[in-house]
Amino acid sequence: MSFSGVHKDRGELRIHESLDELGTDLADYIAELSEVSVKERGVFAIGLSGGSLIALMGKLYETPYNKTVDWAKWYIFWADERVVAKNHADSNYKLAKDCLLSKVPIVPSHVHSINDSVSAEEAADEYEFVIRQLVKTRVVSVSEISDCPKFDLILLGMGSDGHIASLFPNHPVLDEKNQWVTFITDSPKPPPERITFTLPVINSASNVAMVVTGGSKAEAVHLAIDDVGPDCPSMPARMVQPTKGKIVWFLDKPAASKLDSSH
Ligand SMILES: O=C(O)[C@H](O)[C@@H](O)[C@H](O)[C@H](O)COP(=O)(O)O
Repeated sequence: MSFSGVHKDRGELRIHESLDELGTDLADYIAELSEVSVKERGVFAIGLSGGSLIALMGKLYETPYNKTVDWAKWYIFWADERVVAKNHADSNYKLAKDCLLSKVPIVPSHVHSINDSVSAEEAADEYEFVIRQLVKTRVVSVSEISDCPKFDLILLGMGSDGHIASLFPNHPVLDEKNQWVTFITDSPKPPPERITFTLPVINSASNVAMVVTGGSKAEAVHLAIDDVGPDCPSMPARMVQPTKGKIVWFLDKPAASKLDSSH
């Protein structure tokens, strides 16, 4: 690792020499959180996103993790999903299934993907209902300070515009305070229809990992982490501030190249 440290209010920064090194650190981090959560709660509830993140999690299905992680205790959710058929190339479910879930012994009934045969609005409502049932039975824990679900881990990528999950800059859903899952039909990144966890849910998680790589994200990483003053543009990634939980930034050197050197 070329740098590891804690930013005074933006969480832990881990800057890696290579994607390979980042992948190993990410797999270690996820495996460790899974172990702690299974020990404490008997289950591990994890929220995935789409994009390059999933390939970067690839070491999890290799030795030793494929043999040491307690996969049967994992419950899988999506922090955001594109509203397309599950077998569509754009589906985040398909991406995770092809690259990870089909390669490890996850219990099929623990995989909670959206209903792909209804509208975005209905899919978001149904998904929230499913999560509410699992909060009742404590498969998903509950936040002590809000009534929100408290996922053990939410994994997020970030776009070069600073979006996370399907929460885009200046979009009204950034202000959603009541719903756990909402929908959009005007995503600037195709496809346009998506469902997404809202900020209160993301910020109620026990752990949030921000996995961001590549030089095209360097400016957004700078704006999301550094002290850039009051004129900072609307930056969803900057709004990720877990109330009680921990945030860790997994960056490669190109993505971290515009960070203030004081870190
Ligand atoms: O479904 C999606 O589009 C995502 O969940 C989205 O939030 C993604 O994580 C970022 O756009 C980063 O994607 P990349 O890492 O591929 O740039």
